[in-house]
Amino acid sequence: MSSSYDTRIETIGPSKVTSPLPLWRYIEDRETVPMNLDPEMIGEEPNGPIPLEIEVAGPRSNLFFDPSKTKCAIVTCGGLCPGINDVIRAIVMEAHHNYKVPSVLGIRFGLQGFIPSYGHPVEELTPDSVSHIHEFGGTILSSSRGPQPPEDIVDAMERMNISILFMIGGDGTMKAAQAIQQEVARRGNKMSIIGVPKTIDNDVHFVSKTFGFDTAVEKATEAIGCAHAEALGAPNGIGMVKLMGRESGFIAAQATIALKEVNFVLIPESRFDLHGSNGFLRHLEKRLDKRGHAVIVVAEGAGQELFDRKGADPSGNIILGDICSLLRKEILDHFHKKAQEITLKFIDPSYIIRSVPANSNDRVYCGFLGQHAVHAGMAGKTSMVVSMIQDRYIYLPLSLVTQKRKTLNINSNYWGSVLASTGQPSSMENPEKNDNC
Ligand SMILES: Nc1ncnc2c1ncn2[C@@H]1O[C@H](COP(=O)(O)OP(=O)(O)OP(=O)(O)O)[C@@H](O)[C@H]1O
Ligand SMILES: O=P(O)(O)OC[C@H]1O[C@](O)(CO)[C@@H](O)[C@@H]1O
Ligand SMILES: [Mg+2]
Repeated sequence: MSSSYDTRIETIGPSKVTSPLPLWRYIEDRETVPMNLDPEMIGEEPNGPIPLEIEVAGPRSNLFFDPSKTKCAIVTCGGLCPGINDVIRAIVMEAHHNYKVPSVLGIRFGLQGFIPSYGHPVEELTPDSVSHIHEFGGTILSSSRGPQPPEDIVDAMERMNISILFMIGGDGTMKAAQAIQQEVARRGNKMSIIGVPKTIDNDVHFVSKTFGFDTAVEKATEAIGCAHAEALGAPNGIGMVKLMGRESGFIAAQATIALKEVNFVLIPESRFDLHGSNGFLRHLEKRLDKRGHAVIVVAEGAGQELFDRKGADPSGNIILGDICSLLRKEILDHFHKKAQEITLKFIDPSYIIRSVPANSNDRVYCGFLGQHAVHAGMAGKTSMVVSMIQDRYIYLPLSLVTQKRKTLNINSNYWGSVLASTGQPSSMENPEKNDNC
């Protein structure tokens, strides 16, 4: 099987320490599983299945690190996401109970926690201190955005004598992990950097589904159900829901398919015109004429071509134009000019869908991700992430997941199913650009 992707996982050195785990089926080091990946699921062009040999996650019989002398650390970066606490808990429990490592440190407030001038004290995480944290949303360690010098981070790791760093975060965090790993390698340090991809946007390249996404979609459907009830509750009622999704419309698309009550879903990957014969407002008008109500789901990053660029957040993420305010104004103006009575109700559940505790599916997922992250670190693997693809827990190199951000392919069967569910046209762009009034 040949592929243009290098899936080999880096190791720090030979594994000479016998694992203390009893009664496990150990995974042979470098045991791989052949996979034919669906390109749509991992953000690649749909040019047929991608054949890959991927390293299977799980406990190794030989370890690089001697557990009795190993200190681990966990850091959480970027936006919140359901299930972060579950991953933290799983790492701490696995490291303490099964490997009997003496110390797992919690780095507070993302990468800032490594930099002494911020004054965020590190926290010793123990089975007792984390036993109930999965009941809460958010991250007990807190998070932050903004770059910190990899040199300073590795200095801090040296001072604290950290052997394994678990980094829980999104696409930005995985890039930060790579930068830290490069600094570790430059110094010739024996330290392992393990990423656990997290983000409700589900935009991590090569990862079919990040943890927390399932919960976020479930919560989003509650808001859409309410918008539908509101839309039905008035003549020409329109319910509009704003969902997160900066550059990738996965939450909006998945919640749309899940609920089937949505008539328009607007995502960053699919441009649209507001006015004109094929513009969004014209199609909304037709929908109201036909059915007397409409539900619109908007990913926050949709329609950004309608705004001037507004700068970036501390991590370099583009600050988005407020698409829902613009849509509300345009919809009200449009029907006012036509002297048509409408009622528009707007629901913004953005932070609610990402700050809730994880649902059962995500809990199971997070538990395994945490355990497999520890197995990888103890075996001396590095510069990698743990994930699940096609129901198998696997390890992937950081270099693969940081290549680009995953976006929804609008030429895919998946997007076709979303459109079939809403009934909206496949394009709401005018054939002639001057037909936009
Ligand atoms: N290219 C990069 N190189 C080094 N560090 C980076 C890079 N991009 C982002 N980071 C750092 O990683 C951390 C998290 O990044 P960011 O705020 O973009 O969130 P994220 O991990 O993408 O999560 P989410 O998208 O879910 O909010 C920040 O501290 C940021 O400065
Ligand atoms: O307001 P914050 O916390 O910076 O984060 C908002 C962003 O974070 C995300 O939830 C990703 O984690 C995006 O969907 C959203 O744009
Ligand atoms: Mg991100």
